[in-house]
Amino acid sequence: MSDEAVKSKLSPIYRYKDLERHAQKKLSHEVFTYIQSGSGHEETLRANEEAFKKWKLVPEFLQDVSTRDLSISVLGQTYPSPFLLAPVGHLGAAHPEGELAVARAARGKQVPYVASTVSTYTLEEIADTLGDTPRWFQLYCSKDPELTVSFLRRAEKAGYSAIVITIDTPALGFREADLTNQFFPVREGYGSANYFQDPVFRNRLDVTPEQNRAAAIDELVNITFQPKLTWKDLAFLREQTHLPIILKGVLHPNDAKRAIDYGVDGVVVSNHGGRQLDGAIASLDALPKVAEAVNGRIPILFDSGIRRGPDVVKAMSLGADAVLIGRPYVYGLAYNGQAGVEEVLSHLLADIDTTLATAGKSSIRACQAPEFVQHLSNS
Ligand SMILES: Cc1cc2nc3c(=O)[nH]c(=O)nc-3n(C[C@H](O)[C@H](O)[C@H](O)COP(=O)(O)O)c2cc1C
Ligand SMILES: O=C(O)C(=O)c1ccccc1
Repeated sequence: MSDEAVKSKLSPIYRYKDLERHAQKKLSHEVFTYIQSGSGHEETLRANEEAFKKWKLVPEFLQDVSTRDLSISVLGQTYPSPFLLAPVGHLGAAHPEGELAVARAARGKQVPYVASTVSTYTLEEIADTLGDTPRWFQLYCSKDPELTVSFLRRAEKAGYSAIVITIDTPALGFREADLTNQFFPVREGYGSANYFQDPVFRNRLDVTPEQNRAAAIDELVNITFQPKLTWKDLAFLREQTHLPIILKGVLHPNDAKRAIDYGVDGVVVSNHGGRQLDGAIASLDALPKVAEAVNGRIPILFDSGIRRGPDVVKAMSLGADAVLIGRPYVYGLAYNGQAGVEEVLSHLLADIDTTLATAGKSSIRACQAPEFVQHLSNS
């Protein structure tokens, strides 16, 4: 049987656990663990999913839900899907076509894509593959401000329409599983494309990455994260680009207020999928207070723990304007490349659509209502 015939025989996957299992079968133990695991004791990883169970939806019926609108508006743009693809690095470890397979799937479904700094393909290659699909660029501010500015210029040129600065990663989380396996995707070179192609990065090296790959990787590992970064640097970054800046990793309402003070255009309430500070508050539990602090002044995005349609709707009713998904699409990629990502996206879109119908809502925007959710402790 040809590869195509085998692919067409795969039965559809609806359950998240099945998706995870199918991905696991395709990956080495180290790579699967890197994707699936969280930091430390994985308290936050578990809390992210558990938090959704503490909120219950309260539907209202007889509303004419014969047509349903899943589109959202963020930063003056309308997107047909209420979720975006979260920035996930090193996707070449999950599938040889990595981010390009994801980009093709995103293009087919018109789901916006947030490309990671530490991608296996360059931001330019991803942009070319995306065509006119909306895209944002996630930036890790490195120790070299010139390199950071170079990434900004490249992202602007390649048609990215917002910069997502990840603030929860002054250092990588203490990931016990990866430490046990001695698996570090940066060391494996899966996140080097944007750096190795960059003139500023290349200038820092004595010899080119092609001549001495190990030395180039060492330099990359050295400079990827900047633990000295503060709000003052944000003022500098703000001056460097006209693109909207979104801070990813906000959990404390004070950070949301500071973000507004520093002219930031949006925030992502996120704990990096439970991969950074273990013991951190579940992302969904942090959302209501951040929403109160922001009070509609800038858009709020949300991620960490979204697995199915009702999760999207719960986050929106608690104050999110849009959400991001991480692991679900990465598992789709691992299990069946572009087609696997397409399957995950189709099923999530269908689930959201059905969630609207069965909740008596004709649009995702109508879900942005606090009375639509109730916390178990108040019931
Ligand atoms: C394998 C993996 C790699 C990730 N790489 C990045 C990254 O490069 N930049 C970033 O800001 N977030 C990164 N994240 C975090 C995601 O953007 C997102 O916050 C998280 O996956 C959301 O949680 P979920 O996986 O429960 O949906 C990564 C997550 C995973 C699972
Ligand atoms: O795995 C991650 O979550 C991640 O964001 C990352 C980024 C750079 C290097 C290693 C991991």
